[in-house]
Amino acid sequence: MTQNTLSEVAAVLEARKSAAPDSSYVAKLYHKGTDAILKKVGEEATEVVMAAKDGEPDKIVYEVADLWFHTMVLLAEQNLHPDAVLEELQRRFGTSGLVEKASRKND
Ligand SMILES: N=c1c2ncn([C@@H]3O[C@H](COP(=O)(O)OP(=O)(O)OP(=O)(O)O)[C@@H](O)[C@H]3O)c2ncn1[C@@H]1O[C@H](COP(=O)(O)O)[C@@H](O)[C@H]1O
Repeated sequence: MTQNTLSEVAAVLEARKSAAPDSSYVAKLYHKGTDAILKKVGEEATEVVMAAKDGEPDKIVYEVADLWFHTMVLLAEQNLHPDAVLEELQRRFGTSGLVEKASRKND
């Protein structure tokens, strides 16, 4: 998922805020409220754990996509953009930091 993909998903999630509750999955989730979104994030995280325990790569990818998607719904509901998360990751690691960490791992 590139930064563009994240921005495209974020734009759709933002648009769903003004949609009728019954018109779509995300609109319905917003209507149910923050606790319902948090519950989905928790459920999807558990599904990632179960997929990893099963050791099925395709299932792990599928479930992580569900988890990322629902964390993006949460960000949107909290009026946050995924760029804020990418900036935080960049702040922590930076490009050179990532290279340095990768080479240290191989020592
Ligand atoms: N990327 C997604 C996406 N990923 C996951 N999901 C939904 O997340 C849910 C995953 O939850 P579960 O695995 O627990 O399945 P479930 O039992 O059906 O879930 P619940 O209905 O019980 O919550 C499923 O209903 C999936 O359809 C998504 N729903 C929508 N999108 C995209 O988001 C955009 C907006 O979606 P709509 O609001 O539906 O238009 C569109 O571009 C969609 O393609």
